[in-house]
Formats: sequence, structure tokens, C-alpha cells
Amino acid sequence: MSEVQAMSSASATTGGPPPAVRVEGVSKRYGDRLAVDGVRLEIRPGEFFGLLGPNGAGKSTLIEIMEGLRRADSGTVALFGRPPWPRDTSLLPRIGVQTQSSAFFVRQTAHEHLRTVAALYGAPRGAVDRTLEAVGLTGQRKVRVEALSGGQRQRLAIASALVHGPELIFLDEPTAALDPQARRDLWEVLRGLKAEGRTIVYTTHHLDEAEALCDRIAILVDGRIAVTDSPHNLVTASRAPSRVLLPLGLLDAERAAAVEGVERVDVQGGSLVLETHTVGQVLSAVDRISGLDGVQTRTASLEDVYLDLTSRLSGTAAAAPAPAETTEP
Ligand SMILES: Nc1ncnc2c1ncn2[C@@H]1O[C@H](COP(=O)(O)OP(=O)(O)OP(=O)(O)O)[C@@H](O)[C@H]1O
Repeated sequence: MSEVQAMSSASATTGGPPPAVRVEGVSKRYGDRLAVDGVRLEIRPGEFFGLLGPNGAGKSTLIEIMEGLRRADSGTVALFGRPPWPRDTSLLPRIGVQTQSSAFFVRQTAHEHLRTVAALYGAPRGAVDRTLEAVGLTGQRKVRVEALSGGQRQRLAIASALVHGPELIFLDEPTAALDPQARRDLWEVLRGLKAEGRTIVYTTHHLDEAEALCDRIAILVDGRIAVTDSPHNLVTASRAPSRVLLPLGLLDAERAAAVEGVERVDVQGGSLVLETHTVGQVLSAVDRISGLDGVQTRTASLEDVYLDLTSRLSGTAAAAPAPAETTEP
């Protein structure tokens, strides 16, 4: 038996620490609509886990079931080995929750609101100022919640999920209303939380964000998990083509289309774009014909993988085989 096999058998027998989140066969129906369909997943402590999928795929329903805010029709959820439903007060200090419809004390200022939330959890007073600073709301600390902009309220909702220093943080589209700078600032806050060993469960429609932040992602389509893996593995294993971008005029479209390995030619944003699965071969051919001055390459991104997968699977869930779990990172 190899050392690795020996270690994994040992951990299987001793059990090890429970996962931060374990979801087993969870389903949820709203009338005729099966919003979550037999989902199974495990999130390790310290992992940054992204839940992606088209509008209506079931992400919020699933995350609310994980948070213990919504009851599943069937299946089980455990956070650090304990079910969040019915409400387990011993879990509450360990988890932070930001939902798409977070509630506020609207007549209070941002600082008062966060102080109230902090007091509910017994968080130290200094945590309020620190958290307002982390989400970029120090300048709005005296502004009443009802007078904050949409993006500022969203930052306050995120602060409310973080102020008590939870080990497990659920964020449901936290960057939806944020401007580009605030979005990047939040990335830094989240990277800091991950570096402290906290577990983050995250839904987003920003694929660049998932690629930049998440250790692993699950893509949900019609209530089922279509795939779970690291963004890197998903992109590497994808069938999505890479692109070779030529400055317009370097090669005409007809000639480019005839190059061996080129599958599609298009003009986009001032470039002639050649789609291919054999970049090296196409680059050599272009080099021989016209040289490579100004030529750029773009490998497939997580967005390409996502669009390919969701367009193939959307609306086919009823006929689809059991959801695939891909390789672990
Ligand atoms: N309270 C509810 N009552 C009835 N149907 C609901 C309810 N909440 C969600 N649904 C339906 O369940 C499905 C999944 O919705 P859910 O909000 O979980 O998806 P989502 O992936 O979070 O979507 P989005 O990206 O738009 O936020 C949708 O068809 C939605 O219309």
C-alpha cells in the first residue's frame, strides 16, 4: 500500500474533522417547479466554494437551505457536522449570512445598524469600525441606512455577515450592485478572510470573479449540479476553443479560414479572431504566411466553459443522466 493510500485509509477510519458543509440528496419543490433536485456536495473547511448557474437554476434556494433559512423537502444538510434546520443557536455565531434580500434597521445609521448586529452576536465593539472600514463604508458611518445607495446597502449587508468573525460565510451575489472598484476591493476583503482559514460559500454571475477567487465551483443547471471542480481543471478539461487574434489586414478571412486547425473565423473588436483547439499549429501556419506581428492568443476562460455547459444542459434536466462530479482538484 502506498503512503498516500495508507494516509487516506487512516483518515477514513478516524473520520477527521467534519466538512464545513455537507449536503446529501437535497431537493426542494415550489408547486410544479423542482428548484433543487437531489443535490449532493461537500465543502471543506477553509475552502472558497462558488455556486454558479443561470437565473432560476436554484442557487439561492440551495444556499438558503444550507443556511438553515429554508427547509428542504428531502435530504440533509450539516454545517460542521450539525444540521442548521431546525435552528441550532450554537451554530449561529459560527456562520455569517448575506442574502439577496438582507433586512436592515433603516432608521439607524450604518454604524448603529452594524453595532446592533454585532451586539446580537456579542461581537467586540472594535469589530464594528474594523468591518465598516473593510467594506469601504467608514465615510458613510453616520448616514441613515435608508439614505445609502444600493451598492452601499449591499456593502452593509456584507459587513453584517462578517462583523462577528464567523468561520463559515455565505454570500449570495454580494457584488451584484457594486461598482468595479468596490467589487475589486471586496475581492481583497474576501481573500483576506480566506487567508485566515475561513470557509466561504459564494454565488455570483461574474465568471471572472469565480475564476479569480474560488478554489472549487459547482455549476447548477435546472436544480442539478452539472459539474464540480476547480476553475483551472474545468478550463483545462473543457472542449471550448482557444482564440488567436490577428490585427485586421494581416491575413484575409478566407486565407485564415483555410489554415489547418482553424474552426471558425470572425471579426471582433478590431481583430480577426480564429477559433482553434490547436493554437501551436495555427500560430506556426500564420507565422509562415504573414509573421506574428501584433498577434495575440486567448485561452478558453471559465466563462466559455460555463456558456458551453449551460447551453447544452439548460432545459434538458428531466432527460439528463445523474449529475456528474468531476475530479477533485
Ligand atoms: N418562494 C418561492 N416560491 C415559488 N417559486 C420560487 C420561490 N423561490 C424561488 N422560486 C423558483 O425556484 C426556481 C429557483 O429559484 P432561485 O431563486 O433559487 O434561483 P437562482 O439560481 O438563485 O436564480 P437567480 O440567479 O436569478 O438569483 C426559480 O424557478 C424560481 O422562480
